Amino acid sequence: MSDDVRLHELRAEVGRVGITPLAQLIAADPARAADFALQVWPVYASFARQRYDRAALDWLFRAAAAAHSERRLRALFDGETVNVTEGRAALHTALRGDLSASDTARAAHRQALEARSRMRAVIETLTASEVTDIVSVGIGGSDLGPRLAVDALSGATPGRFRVHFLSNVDGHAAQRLLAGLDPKRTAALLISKTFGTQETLLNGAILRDWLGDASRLYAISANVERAGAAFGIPPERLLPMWDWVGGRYSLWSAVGLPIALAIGMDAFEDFLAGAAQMDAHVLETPLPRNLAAWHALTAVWNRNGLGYATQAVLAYDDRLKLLSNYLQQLVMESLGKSVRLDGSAVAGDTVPVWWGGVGTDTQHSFFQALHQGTSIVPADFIGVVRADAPYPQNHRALHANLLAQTEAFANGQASDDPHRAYAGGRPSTTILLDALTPQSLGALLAMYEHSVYLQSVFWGINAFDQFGVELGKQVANKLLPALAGDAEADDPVTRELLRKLRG
Ligand SMILES: O=P(O)(O)OC[C@H]1O[C@](O)(CO)[C@@H](O)[C@@H]1O
Repeated sequence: MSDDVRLHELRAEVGRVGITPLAQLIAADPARAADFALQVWPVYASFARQRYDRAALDWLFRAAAAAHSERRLRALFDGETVNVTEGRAALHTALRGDLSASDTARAAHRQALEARSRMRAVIETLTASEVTDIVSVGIGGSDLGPRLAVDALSGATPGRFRVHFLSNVDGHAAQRLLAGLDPKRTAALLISKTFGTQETLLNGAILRDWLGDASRLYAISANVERAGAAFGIPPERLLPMWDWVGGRYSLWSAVGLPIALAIGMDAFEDFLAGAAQMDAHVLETPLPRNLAAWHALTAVWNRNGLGYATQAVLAYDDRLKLLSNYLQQLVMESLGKSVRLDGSAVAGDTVPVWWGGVGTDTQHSFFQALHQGTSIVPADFIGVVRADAPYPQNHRALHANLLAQTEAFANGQASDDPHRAYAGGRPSTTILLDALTPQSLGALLAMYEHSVYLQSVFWGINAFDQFGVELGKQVANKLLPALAGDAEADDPVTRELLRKLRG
């Protein structure tokens, strides 16, 4: 079944069920409260408040099967060339497990194990040193994943190292960070897959000069030669990455060194094990009971069936406040495409705008619009069952708000006063982790990775390239001399703005 036929039939399914109010769908089939849910090891997900019924779900799973989703998953794990525009595999799964019998995947897994032993050696060296603080310099996939995992898993009191992140090229970020650190007790990790990223090169130079001692400078890159040459870093302080791992899928590699330094290598390997558990579920479970497939098809239903323009991720755990930042790159840099694998135009919309924040704060910022605005925004609500903070009354309040918001979004509330009426019908998925641990976070992030991939399969697009980020970089490099007054800009508006910036 081609993707345009899939989308045409999807719209017919929506025509059959899409206009039924969500509260009515639920009232007509109360068993869906239990049936539209999956428990996959530490991750529970309820789709019971999504605007589809059993027949629509059956159609969605059949459409995914017709798109050869299970075959495409096997291709991913086996290291086939799924990144067709760059002629590469996407073997982030090999970084955390060896579920594939293919030579390519097994070779990749061996390389990943070697890199992990290199990580352990670096951690042992730094642990035996006077270093107390680590500055991780990187951006995008070389920053967002490690930053999320360190924030989520570091616990209330820091471990052996305090880990800090520097991503933005704005010098204020470096100035404010370094003001509070001692160069004699700090080590820096320069993380860049290409080692050609302007922000990381400029910030790396600041750290090199500030440290004053290159012996505490490390680099993680798929281009270790360039890293070594650019900063005079010897091989023992260069850790590898590979072109068969996408940047936004790389936190499971030595890019995760900041995570391992913050929580310990054993906990980092638990993080990998959690992802590997989810991998096994996704690879081996038939689509109708497959969590990543169910999540992906719900996203397709909301995007292509119901036409929603955005998707929110609302983490009801303060330790997951960076989750939406991380998912924005994972989802939108993977699925923000408008041409199919063969270069022809897609048949319908692809990724909506993903955004989000942390509950309960967001209830006091944009929830008014979500409840009474004219745009319906489907949302993933993510909670954690076990509290690790000693304030049970706060945790009960947190859970009460999580449950209340998803119920109010779905059911709304009538009123004689139109200003106080809630339309309801706002769909949501509720995801609950048993506890926030390295394993459960690894499993959750792997689920999102596979949901992204299965959405790309449904749309027939490449989830693993990102040519759309190149133009901005090219224009910025052209404008650098103009900002120094050594050249002029071609564009008239840019020329006027340059005059302002040059003062
Ligand atoms: O790790 P690098 O090569 O510095 O790239 C950083 C980020 O920049 C991008 O290439 C573009 O945003 C991302 O895909 C990548 O994660």
